[in-house]
Amino acid sequence: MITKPKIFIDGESGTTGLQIYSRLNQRDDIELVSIEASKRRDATERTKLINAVDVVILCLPDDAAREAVSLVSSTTVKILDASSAHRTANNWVYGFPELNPGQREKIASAQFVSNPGCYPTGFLACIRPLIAKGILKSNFPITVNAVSGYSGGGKNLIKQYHTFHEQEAGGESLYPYGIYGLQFGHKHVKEMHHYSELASPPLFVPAVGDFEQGMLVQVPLPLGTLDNPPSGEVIHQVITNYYQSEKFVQVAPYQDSTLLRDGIFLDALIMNGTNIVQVFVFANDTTKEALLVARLDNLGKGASGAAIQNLNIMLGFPEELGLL
Ligand SMILES: NC(=O)C1=CN([C@@H]2O[C@H](COP(=O)(O)OP(=O)(O)OC[C@H]3O[C@@H](n4cnc5c(N)ncnc54)[C@H](OP(=O)(O)O)[C@@H]3O)[C@@H](O)[C@H]2O)C=CC1
Ligand SMILES: CC(=O)N[C@@H](CCC(=O)OP(=O)(O)O)C(=O)O
Repeated sequence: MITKPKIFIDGESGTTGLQIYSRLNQRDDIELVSIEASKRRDATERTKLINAVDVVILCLPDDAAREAVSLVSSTTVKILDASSAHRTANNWVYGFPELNPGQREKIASAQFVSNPGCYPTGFLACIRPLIAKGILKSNFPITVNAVSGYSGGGKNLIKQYHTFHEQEAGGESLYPYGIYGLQFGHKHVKEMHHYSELASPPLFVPAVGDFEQGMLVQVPLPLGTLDNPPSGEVIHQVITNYYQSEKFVQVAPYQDSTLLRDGIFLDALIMNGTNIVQVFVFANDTTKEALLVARLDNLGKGASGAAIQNLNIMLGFPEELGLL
């Protein structure tokens, strides 16, 4: 009899945990191990489970994720952390297989893997090829604007929006669209800076909109500040080549207005339910402006989809299992 790898999702009842659970629950090539509901926060029970399975997926707030890692004594259990607690930590591998050549091999052999944040996934998908290939120097000043569906804020923000929708059916939304992170230093900036290999942290302004899932991450490039600015087509070609053999990072045709709703709007929701991050390049060579945009499902490639992809790599399974 073939032994199936045992997987324990710590935080199974949260937004990310539930999504991962429902994706894995349909598979017969793994065995899901659950904790009794009343013992979800019982350190003794969690320690037992954490050290008895093949992979633990942490879907907990950062402090609880750190605590869970402190309970690991087995040298064979693999840990995949969906929180932001270990994304730039030593001895952890960043779970973005498409980031650099060799990254998926690092994920495959690591004991500790950190799932990327949703905003950094979009940002890095856009910017990393240009830095890696020398199209932009690492000291180019970068800004990032992004909008997320409210599920990015977990159970609390979802509840606030849902309560409001119930009470005000048909009325004005609580927060139709709001920018935040206005003290700067959002928790994702550190991983954006670290893995882009930019000299300075990007200036990041996130926003949340009144839709449950979906995300756009925009990286404007004021190319007129460069002596010899690259054309939009060159930027597009470099990014296309970088991801040419990737399934889950897809570069849209250059300036294709048929991909815009009514030829005008780039819709944030189109990638929902997929594990794909789409990268767009828009540019005007005369005014020397370019805009990179990533479109993804914040709960897909931005969270649970990426977690399943990493889990497959960590187990030596085909990377796309359960994702296509
Ligand atoms: N929502 C998103 O888009 C994304 C979230 N993440 C990250 O995933 C992690 C979980 O987020 P999300 O699913 O949104 O959060 P939720 O608030 O929806 O869920 C958190 C889960 O953690 C459990 N939990 C909280 N504290 C403890 C504790 N001390 N011990 C054991 N369990 C605990 C909760 O249990 P209970 O149900 O009992 O309260 C709940 O199941 C976070 O680190 C978040 O930053 C990552 C990517 C995207
Ligand atoms: C809309 C919203 O509130 N989004 C969350 C990010 C969601 C996410 O990806 O968080 P992780 O770092 O855990 O991956 C925020 O800005 O804090």
